[in-house]
Amino acid sequence: MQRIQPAATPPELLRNFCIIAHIDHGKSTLADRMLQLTGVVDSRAMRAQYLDRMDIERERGITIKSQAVRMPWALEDESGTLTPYALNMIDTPGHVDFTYEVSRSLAACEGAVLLVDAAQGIEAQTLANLYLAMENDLQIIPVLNKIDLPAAQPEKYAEEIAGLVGCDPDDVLKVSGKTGVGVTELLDRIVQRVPAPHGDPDAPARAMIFDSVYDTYRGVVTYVRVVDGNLSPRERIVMMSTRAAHELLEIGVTAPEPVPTQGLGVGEVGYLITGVKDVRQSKVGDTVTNQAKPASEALGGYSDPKPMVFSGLYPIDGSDYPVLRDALDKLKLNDAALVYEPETSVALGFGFRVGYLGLLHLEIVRERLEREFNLDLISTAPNVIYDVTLEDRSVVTVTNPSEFPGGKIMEVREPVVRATILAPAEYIGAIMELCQQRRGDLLGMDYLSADRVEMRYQLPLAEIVFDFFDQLKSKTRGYASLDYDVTGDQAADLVKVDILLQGEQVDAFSAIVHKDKAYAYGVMMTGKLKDLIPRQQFEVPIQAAVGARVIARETIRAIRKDVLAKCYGGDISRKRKLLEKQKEGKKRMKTIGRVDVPQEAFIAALTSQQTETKDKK
Ligand SMILES: Nc1nc2c(ncn2[C@@H]2O[C@H](COP(=O)(O)OP(=O)(O)OP(=O)(O)O)[C@@H](O)[C@H]2O)c(=O)[nH]1
Repeated sequence: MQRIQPAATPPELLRNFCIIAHIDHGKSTLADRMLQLTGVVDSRAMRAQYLDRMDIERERGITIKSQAVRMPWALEDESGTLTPYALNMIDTPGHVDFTYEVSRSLAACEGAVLLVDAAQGIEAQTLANLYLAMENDLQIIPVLNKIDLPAAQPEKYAEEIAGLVGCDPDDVLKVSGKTGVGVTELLDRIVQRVPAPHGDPDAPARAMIFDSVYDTYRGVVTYVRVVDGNLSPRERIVMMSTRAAHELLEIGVTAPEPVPTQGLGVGEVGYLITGVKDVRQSKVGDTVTNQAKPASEALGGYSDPKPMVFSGLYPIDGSDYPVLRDALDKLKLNDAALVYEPETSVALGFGFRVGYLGLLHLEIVRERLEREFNLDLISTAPNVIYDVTLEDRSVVTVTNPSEFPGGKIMEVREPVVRATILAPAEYIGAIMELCQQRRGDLLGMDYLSADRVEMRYQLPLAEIVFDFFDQLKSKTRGYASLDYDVTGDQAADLVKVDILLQGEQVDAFSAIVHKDKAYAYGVMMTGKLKDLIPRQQFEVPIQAAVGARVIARETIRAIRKDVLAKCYGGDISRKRKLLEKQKEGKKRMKTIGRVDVPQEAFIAALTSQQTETKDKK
């Protein structure tokens, strides 16, 4: 093994691969070890999880943005000659919210290392990503990781993996990203098994964008995989989905710091800088071609990111609104999936309705806004998109419960997902019960081994965006894993529940729920608000209503001023008179008064609702 300089490499000496794994199965640790063994990062410069650049990623130990790194690796053949190869490792995000990004990263590779924790076995995301890799015709290299763990059961899980990918259990490599055991063999195997990229070097250039990242100093850095032809610095390139042309200011490879090159040829993976300032001008999945000699057909697989979950975002301090607006504008440069528009709420003031790919995306955006822009934010309960058909057959798309139309409704449609749940067989009953409560339909069930099952369900997205994952985890003692894909929509019996405070609707608490769950939601919210809103001089009714029908009610009792305090002794009629007078006063308060609810109460009610959705991992 020796270090080679990154330069244009002929396709036969290139190997493009990615690592697919369930969260926490050790992908980043293994990637770090590979960087070290190939000499790309020396031990001193090594910091844990080198590739996860965002602070939030490192803290949470999850990978959000994919990156590509080029590593030299030389292999000795039978005659003893060393051939230097260049390995491009493309890091893929592991979470369900980012499936589209995963699929584009996979499309940039010829091979995939299927990494499975030797103490856990295959999990739902392992399967989901494996299927994606198979769809992309990638060569799969099965690997068991963490074999240093005392709890590791490499033999058992090697069988499980072999059964899944159709290989011999002996073919499953056993490594430890932590100690480095087996990683050299893995690098050798990547060179031996992963096919070299194919492409036409003389055809017009076609490169697929698999990631684009905003950099404060350099503008958007676009990561591409060249399929045909080549790209060189200073030429003009065209984004095929928008036909926008840009000058290629810099082109190079990441090793792991950016190194400019004289161009990128067939099969190569690298970065482009064009000076554009917004990732939307450089979209993941799009094809880059040459302006002078454009390709006639774009590479397949491009689609626009579609937000699935919406929630209101408000600054806790109303005067921060302009800061929030600027912060969202900045974040948008780095996040093509983020959409938002201004909205106002009676309870929370001025804010934005923001669309996200999923709950993790929501939390990441919120955390980045709070951390990078020093904002204190409150987000309202997340909801999905509904299509509401009215009596006149017109369709209203609802992304905010307060937009839910009143009056006669013909049909409400909600998005549904196909969920895959993997768990030990003993929890089948508990999982079925949970999915049934969440309006799920069992689509199928298979045993992966004698004691582990894969269950497939169709479930409404709205039922899982809340606390489904946490419930699943707690009902299976943490053993179940979940993956889902939005597959379509279905008609459902949905209603809007409003929360009224002294007869006035509090928009932030309105929710669209299934008819059978409206009552439970009403009781929960009214109960919670009763505890959170301080007592006033007058009585405050809190009601939950569907249309004009009240379905739950709580009352915050008035503070009873002790009017008798100064009345020592005296006769009973005097006391009664004082009490009567007090009652009169209270009546007046009730009619004229507006409830004085501290904003903290709203915030507390909304956040306690959301704690359930936290830590979705
Ligand atoms: N004992 C042992 N622990 C490991 C090994 N590899 C990783 N770990 C630990 O497993 C945990 C998860 O490792 P990561 O590398 O962050 O996992 P990941 O798959 O990249 O996680 P995501 O980025 O969230 O997908 C960390 O606490 C690691 O220290 C290993 O080979 N042996």
